[in-house]
Amino acid sequence: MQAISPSTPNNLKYLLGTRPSTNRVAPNRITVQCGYGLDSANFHTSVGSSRADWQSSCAILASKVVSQDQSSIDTTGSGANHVAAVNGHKTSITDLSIVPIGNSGGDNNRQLQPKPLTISDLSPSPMHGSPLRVAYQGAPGAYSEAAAGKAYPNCEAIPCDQFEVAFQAVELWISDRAVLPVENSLGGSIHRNYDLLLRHRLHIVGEVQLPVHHCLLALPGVRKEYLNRVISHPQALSQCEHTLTKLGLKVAREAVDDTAGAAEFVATKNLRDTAAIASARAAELYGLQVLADGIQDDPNNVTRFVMLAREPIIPRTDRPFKTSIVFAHDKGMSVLFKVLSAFAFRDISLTKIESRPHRNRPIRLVDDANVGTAKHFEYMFYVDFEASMAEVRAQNALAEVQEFTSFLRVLGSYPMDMTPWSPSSCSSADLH
Ligand SMILES: O=C(O)C(=O)C[C@]1(C(=O)O)C=C[C@@H](O)C=C1
Repeated sequence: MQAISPSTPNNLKYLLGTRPSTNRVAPNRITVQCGYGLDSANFHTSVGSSRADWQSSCAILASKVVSQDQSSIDTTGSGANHVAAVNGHKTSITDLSIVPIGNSGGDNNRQLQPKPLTISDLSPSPMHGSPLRVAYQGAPGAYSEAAAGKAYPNCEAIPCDQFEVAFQAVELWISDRAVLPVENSLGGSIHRNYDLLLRHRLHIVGEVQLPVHHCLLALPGVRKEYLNRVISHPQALSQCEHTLTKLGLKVAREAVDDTAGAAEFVATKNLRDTAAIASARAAELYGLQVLADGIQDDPNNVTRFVMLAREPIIPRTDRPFKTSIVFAHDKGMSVLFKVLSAFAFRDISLTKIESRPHRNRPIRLVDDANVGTAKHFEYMFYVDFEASMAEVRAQNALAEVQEFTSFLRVLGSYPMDMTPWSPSSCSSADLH
């Protein structure tokens, strides 16, 4: 089935959506067909693509309607609060037609009856012992898939073709969590995800930092002299910019949606003049050879990902927490200075500040009789600070921030990733 994605900058992603049935090609991604709303008729996930899978996914979508007014907080981090809804117990008569068909065979009448609740339905274990479903952007083998595995070991990672789709997968209960990149030590912020955090109502429930070790991948037998094009995610291209030049490659750089998708494209299109920048796992998955290993410009290349959920976690004080906020302020003198002072006075360290043009009020025109018309932007500010919302000093800081701002939202208060730093194993590119 074809993935038609309206925001596709070139036709590469369109082609990536047409997956020939070769065992090199990993499961199809969730795709979006018309900007908003998941394309339920077209979506295939790593869950499988059988009729029963499709029907159970529809049941999950239908159950959302029932479950929307339930507003319990997921303190376990398990996503258990929607178990009853996806189990079909609260479905209406019409919903029964899309209750998944069991594959045990035999007693068809029994399969059509709603299952009685058992004691295990009430246990808080995630999804009745099934793994947590975690949406990420990209194809299998993408760094985001590795980040999902680091954040939630043993999870079922669900590939999505756009960041927006990963947000929607969680909102529509197709997935329990999303794991999305927000910044990289070389390439900087992934602005698209900052904008999406604001547009969607999901909560940040955690963060993971992933060392990113890039490889130059090509079809078996291809030598670097044959190459005239390198394709990858724009972040990956920028993280390898100098090394590509140092390797003496006179190649055009072309941006595509994700690193693993680039590798898959080279493999499925049998491109002998094109290499992809992607992970060693992508090389294995798509049957490519590693032409050069460790081609990131800095061995300490790391990408920070955030985990998103429908419900916030309850902040605690027994371990280091980080809190992410976004705010806008009206006109006034030194407002940003005053806001930041609210943290400084309480010895709260900021780990990140990012400004993005305000989508709804992008440009203000000011008539100036002397000079003409002056234009300036209004901004949304994203700030991460090292404190938990359970701490009084953080609550007081935000109470003060609120006085100076016209808009303030806490995106999440969550445990900091304290994993000891382990740089990538190669310090410079090894050519093979
Ligand atoms: O393309 C991928 O593999 C991704 O997971 C995306 C992404 C990104 O958006 O920054 C993630 C980590 C690396 O920094 C490069 C690309």
